Amino acid sequence: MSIAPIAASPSNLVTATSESAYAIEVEHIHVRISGKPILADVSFQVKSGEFLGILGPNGAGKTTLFRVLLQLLKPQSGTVRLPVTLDKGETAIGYVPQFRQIDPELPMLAVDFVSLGLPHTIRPWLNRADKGAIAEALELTGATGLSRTSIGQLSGGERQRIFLAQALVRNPKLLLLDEPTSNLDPGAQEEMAAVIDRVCKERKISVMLISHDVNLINRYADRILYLTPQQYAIGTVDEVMQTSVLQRLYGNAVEVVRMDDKLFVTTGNKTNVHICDH
Ligand SMILES: Nc1ncnc2c1ncn2[C@@H]1O[C@H](COP(=O)(O)OP(=O)(O)OP(=O)(O)O)[C@@H](O)[C@H]1O
Repeated sequence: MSIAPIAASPSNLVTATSESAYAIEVEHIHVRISGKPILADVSFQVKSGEFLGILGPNGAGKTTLFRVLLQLLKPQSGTVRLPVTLDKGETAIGYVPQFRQIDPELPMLAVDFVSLGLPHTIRPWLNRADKGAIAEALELTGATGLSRTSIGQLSGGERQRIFLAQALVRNPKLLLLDEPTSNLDPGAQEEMAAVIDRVCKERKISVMLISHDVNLINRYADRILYLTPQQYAIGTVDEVMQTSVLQRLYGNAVEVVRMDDKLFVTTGNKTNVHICDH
């Protein structure tokens, strides 16, 4: 496990052609937004086929980190390396963003929504390879039966499968999923997490999943990255979810409690425990 190291290196995004044990390597990322430090010297690697859970309080910089990895935001310094080999039409990263409003009346079939993940959707037809990729992504997410339904008519859980299929359609090596289980009932959350876990294992796709549900992460993630403003820890759940570690990240007013095999992060004293939303 490591906790927020020091030092910095020049800003850069590097892609490599040789195979690597890693899907992504992040080194010494620093981000300030409007003068406010958000990420301070963040470094980690995600192995090929690894499931990395990302936890942390609101405003810690989790989505900001994804924006850096997606090159939507240039860090003040640091390097993001994607050491993966891509075939034609493939992409290194598939992304499911945190917020996506869909008009219930949108006249678009789920299968067409998935096709928007392809690179040349501007052309008015899909070739055989495109259709194969769409069918495969739908099958992988268990959503084949939803393909002819309008996207706006799907339930939250069904829609998340379609979003995931769209992110998978270009055969990414790394999936970035920003709270894909929020707004789902517990049963749908579990189903979605199980689908993601299966995709990760069957296809050896690395997953970085942001969630506020520590127990969901505990069930599926190989390791966790716990972010708080300007600090972080990375390691296995057992290594990171310890009172001593979270106290270093948050300050003193926090405790990790284990009850019936479940983890809770609490603040306040024991007579007035407040269970945080992560
Ligand atoms: N475009 C922006 N302009 C100003 N501040 C921003 C901008 N984007 C992010 N921030 C700030 O950066 C900090 C981190 O935001 P971010 O969305 O990354 O947090 P988060 O950990 O994903 O939070 P949440 O769990 O609530 O989704 C917040 O304080 C936020 O207000």
